[in-house]
Amino acid sequence: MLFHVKMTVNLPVDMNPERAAHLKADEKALAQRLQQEGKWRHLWRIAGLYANYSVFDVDSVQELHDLLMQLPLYPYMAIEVNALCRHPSSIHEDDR
Ligand SMILES: O=C(O)C[C@H]1C=CC(=O)O1
Repeated sequence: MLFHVKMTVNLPVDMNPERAAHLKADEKALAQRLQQEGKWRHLWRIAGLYANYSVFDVDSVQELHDLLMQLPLYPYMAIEVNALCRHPSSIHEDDR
């Protein structure tokens, strides 16, 4: 199942810079592991914003929920989710 996810990060302005750097490093490590596993299919920066558009490929809504909630930056994110399904004109056979 594919989901389009928009994540907007809002770190508190008074957050300790070392704490922020730690959270970002942990987030990067997990994001890269999930990409290697094929769960996090696309990750795009939204130009000009501390935000991204992502596509997740998961087995269930529950799996998506669990993945998002375990992101280290989750407490500081606004998240929007849209379910995707195959477009009849798509030429990509792996869309599902
Ligand atoms: O930078 C972001 O958009 C937030 C988050 C998503 C992946 C990652 O490494 O950080």
